[in-house]
Amino acid sequence: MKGFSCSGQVILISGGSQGLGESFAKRFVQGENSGSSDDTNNKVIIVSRSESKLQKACERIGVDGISLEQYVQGKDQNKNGNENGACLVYHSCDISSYTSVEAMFALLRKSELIPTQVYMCAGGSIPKLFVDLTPEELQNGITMNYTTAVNLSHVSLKHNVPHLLFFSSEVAFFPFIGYSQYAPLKQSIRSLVSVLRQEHSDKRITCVYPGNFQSEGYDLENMTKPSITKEIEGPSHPVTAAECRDKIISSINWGLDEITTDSIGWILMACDQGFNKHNTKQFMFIFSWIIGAILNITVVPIYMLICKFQIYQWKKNKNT
Ligand SMILES: NC(=O)C1=CN([C@@H]2O[C@H](COP(=O)(O)OP(=O)(O)OC[C@H]3O[C@@H](n4cnc5c(N)ncnc54)[C@H](OP(=O)(O)O)[C@@H]3O)[C@@H](O)[C@H]2O)C=CC1
Ligand SMILES: CCCCCCCCCCCCCCCC(=O)[C@@H](N)CO
Repeated sequence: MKGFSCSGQVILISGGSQGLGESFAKRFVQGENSGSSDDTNNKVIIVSRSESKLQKACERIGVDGISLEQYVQGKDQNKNGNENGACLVYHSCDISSYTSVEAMFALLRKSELIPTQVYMCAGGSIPKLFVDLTPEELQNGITMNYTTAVNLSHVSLKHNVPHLLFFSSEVAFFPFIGYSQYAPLKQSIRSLVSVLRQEHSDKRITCVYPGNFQSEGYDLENMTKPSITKEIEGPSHPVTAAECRDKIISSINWGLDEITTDSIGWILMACDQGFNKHNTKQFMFIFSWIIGAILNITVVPIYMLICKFQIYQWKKNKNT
C-alpha cells in the first residue's frame, strides 16, 4: 500500500476555488476536522480559471493566499505561512489548455513546488436532455470533465508526481437520463484510471466516485436538472462538501483507491463488475463482489424495470 500523509505535503488542487476542492484546501491548510492541529505544514496550491474566485476562496479558508507568481518572486513567502507553517498559493489557469498546464508546472518547478499529491476536482455538469443541450454546453462537458483531467494528469506524470487523485462520479457506474453532458466523461475518467494504473504501477492513483454533495456547482446543476433525473438520484442525499471530503480522506488513509462517499455509491460500485476490478482497493472488496453478483441477478433487473416505468411516466406527464 503506497503511503499517504496529510502533513508536510505539496498539494495541488484543481477546482480549488469552491466546492470540494476548496474544502480539501481548508483541511490541508487549517487541519479542519483533522483532529490534530499539526495535521498541516503543507503547501497547498489551489487552481481554477478565475483569480477573483481563488482570492475569495483564500479568504474563506482563512489564511492569506499568495499568487504563484509572487511566490516565485520570493515575496513574503515566509510571512504567508500560518502558525503551523502551512502555506496557501493560488494560480489562475484554465487547465483545459495543455500549454497553460505546462506553463504552470514550469512555475511550480522554479519555486520548488512540484506537488506530492494532485487532486483533480475541476469538473461539473449541466443536466438536460441531450437534444436540449447547446453545442457550447456539449463541448463544455468534455473539456471541463475530461480534458482538464487528461492535461493535469499527463503533465503531473511527466513531473513524476507520486499520487494522483481523480474525481469521477456515481453516474460512472449507472449513467441515466439527464446526464448525457456529464456521465460519459466521468466514465472516461474511470477508463483512463484503469489504464494508468497498469502503466504506472509505481504511482498511487486514486479514483473517487462521489454521490451528491452541496456545492456551488451542485446548486447550479439543479437549476436545469429534469425532475426525472432528481427522482432517480434521490437515494444519493446531498451531504456537505466537508463531510464528503472527510469520508474521502479517511478512505485514502485506509489505503483504498476506489472510493465512494455514500451507501448507494458503494452498492453501485459493487454491482459494477468485470475487469480491472480485482485489486483490493475498494471497501469490503470480497463482500462487495459477492453482494454485487447477487444483486445483479436479483434486484438490478427489477430496479431497471421500475426505472424504465418511472421514465415512461415522466415522458407521458411531460407530453400531456
Ligand atoms: N457536487 C456534486 O454533487 C458532485 C460533484 N462531483 C465532481 O466532484 C468535483 C467537484 O465538484 P464540485 O465541488 O461540486 O465542483 P464545483 O462545480 O462547485 O466547482 C468546480 C471547480 O472547477 C473549476 N474549474 C472548472 N473548469 C475549470 C478549468 N477548465 N480549469 C480550471 N478550473 C476549472 C471551477 O473554478 P473556475 O470556474 O474558476 O474555473 C471550480 O473551482 C467535480 O469534478 C464534480 O464533477 C461528482 C459527484 C457529485
Ligand atoms: C440495487 C439497485 C439500486 C439502484 C439505485 C439507483 C440509485 C441511483 C443514484 C445515483 C446517484 C447519482 C449521483 C450523481 C452525483 C453527480 O455526479 C451529480 N451531482 C453531478 O455533479
